[in-house]
Amino acid sequence: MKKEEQKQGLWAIMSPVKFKIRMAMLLASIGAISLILSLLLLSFALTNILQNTPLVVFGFELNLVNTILLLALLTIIAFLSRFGAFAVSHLGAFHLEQILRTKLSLHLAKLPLGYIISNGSGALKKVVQDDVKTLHAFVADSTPMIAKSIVAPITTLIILLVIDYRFALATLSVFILGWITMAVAMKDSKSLRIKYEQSQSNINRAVIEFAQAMPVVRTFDDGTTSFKRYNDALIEFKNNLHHWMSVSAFSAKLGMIILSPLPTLLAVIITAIFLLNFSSLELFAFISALFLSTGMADAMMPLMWLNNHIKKSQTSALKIQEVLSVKALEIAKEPKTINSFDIEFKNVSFKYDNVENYALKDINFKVSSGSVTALVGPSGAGKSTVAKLIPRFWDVSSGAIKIGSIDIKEVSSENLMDTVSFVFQDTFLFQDTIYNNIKMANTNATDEEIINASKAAQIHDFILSLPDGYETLAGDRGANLSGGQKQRITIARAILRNTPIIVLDEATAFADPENEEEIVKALANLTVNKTVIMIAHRLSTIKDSEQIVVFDEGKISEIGKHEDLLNTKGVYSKLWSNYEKASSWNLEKIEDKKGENNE
Ligand SMILES: Nc1ncnc2c1ncn2[C@@H]1O[C@H](COP(=O)(O)OP(=O)(O)OP(=O)(O)O)[C@@H](O)[C@H]1O
Repeated sequence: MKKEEQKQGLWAIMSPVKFKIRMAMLLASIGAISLILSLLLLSFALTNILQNTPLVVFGFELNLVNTILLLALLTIIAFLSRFGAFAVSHLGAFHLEQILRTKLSLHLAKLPLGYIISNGSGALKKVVQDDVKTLHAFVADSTPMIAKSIVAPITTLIILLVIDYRFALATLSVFILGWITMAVAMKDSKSLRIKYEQSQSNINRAVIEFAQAMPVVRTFDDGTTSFKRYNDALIEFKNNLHHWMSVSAFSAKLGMIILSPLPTLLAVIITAIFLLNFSSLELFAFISALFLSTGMADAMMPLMWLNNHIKKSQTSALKIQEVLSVKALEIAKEPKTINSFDIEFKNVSFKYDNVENYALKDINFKVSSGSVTALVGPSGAGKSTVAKLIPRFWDVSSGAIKIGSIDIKEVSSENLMDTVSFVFQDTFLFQDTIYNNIKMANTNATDEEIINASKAAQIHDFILSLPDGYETLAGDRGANLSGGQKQRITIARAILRNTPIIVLDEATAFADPENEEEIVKALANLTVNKTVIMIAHRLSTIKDSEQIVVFDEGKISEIGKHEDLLNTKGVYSKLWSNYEKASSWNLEKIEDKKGENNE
């Protein structure tokens, strides 16, 4: 993205509060100007005290009391404007934060669920939380500071030019020298900052990986491989930070020294000595130069900090705009209502964003209401993608998916949710009681219905065995539930929801026979009298399905029943013979073990 576009991004995103930002900048400018005017008045007063002449400002003669009153007035204006700028900019910041968070939340709710899952809720949370917070800090603190950093040097320069251009030039030359030195310090700051930020996120990634991989680390690795990655990330971070500091530290320090009051004062005094000796010098010009000149360089000092803050805010603005620009799911203007439950994939092709190849090409099949269809195929063939298109995790790139002859894009999301349940392998439980975790599927459900659903999902007895029964907390910090138990809780949810269509990703992970038997029973109760589409991993469970759709490289290679597909000697018969081999291999191993034990 070009620099110009980035700037537009930052200012464009702040446009809902631009009036408040302008007000804050105006007040900060008034504050800066009042302060400069009070210093100018002091210069007038001091000159006249030293020269013992009456104080005349713009034709008005001021006595001591009036001078003090005017000084007090200017100081009060400066204080109130600064305070006002601070209050207005913070108000704007809170307002912008609220607007952006609401806008993002509403937009996220309309985005395809697939986008949320692919991007990870962590990354999206970072945009909603951290990037919005960065913009809050920018509006609250930086906008008045930017105004002050521009207005104060310009006003000072104009006043000095009017009073005595020679002092103006002396002050300006120190200012320019300091500015050039600072610019050198910041020359590569963008690329260096990007490197620094990258190495910082590498550390975060390495820490998360190290923590998540702990079970694998403890089993297979003595820590050297996984810890080495973390260690490498730390070394890279240290090197990048060191490089950044060493490249910019000298110029930055030099810049700070040049922009501190002393060099400017020195330049003013040298100019005064020069003028005394070789030209003419007015006392007022000298005193006002002494008072005003240091403020000019002083206003430059926050620019280094501001520069980094502006860049960081530009990046945050871009990230927010990126999320806001993701296309929301189309919502039907006049939604139709699904009232029969056969499913049809009609010439469906689908491509994931940012991926060149199509994940699915020309998919055509029908599922009649109340039947069971199994999706099989090698890994990466497209089974999960087909399943996820039915509840509109993503929309098809071309073609249509119809339920009861209605394109799913033409129904409301509520109607689709009431029609289709999706039972994942990766189950998610909220940090809440088991009772509420089940009830969320149907908030109107009675206690009896919840218990019946749990019984049908083969999880009721287990829940009762927990110390707090249904009130036991689930989720990461709650009860230690096994994968199979968690899955049965989500099956209870789906039973309670009671949708006519069930899309099922068959579990493979929970292979212990007791759990497996209970899950099979639970699934049988869930799917009775429903239209079922099931991604099958263990082919034995789908032998009796009404229909088996075989996928290969994003296309349908065969459709039929088990026996017919075996006879065609295609992909399915190969998968089946591999499956049988693997099963017999398991049996042989068990037999061998038995033999060894008997010997
Ligand atoms: N979120 C995604 N973004 C980009 N490409 C994806 C995404 N999910 C899957 N794919 C790609 O789409 C293709 C089909 O994947 P899909 O998960 O549907 O296959 P699958 O048959 O379900 O595989 P498996 O049995 O291993 O789960 C693969 O090439 C995969 O790499």
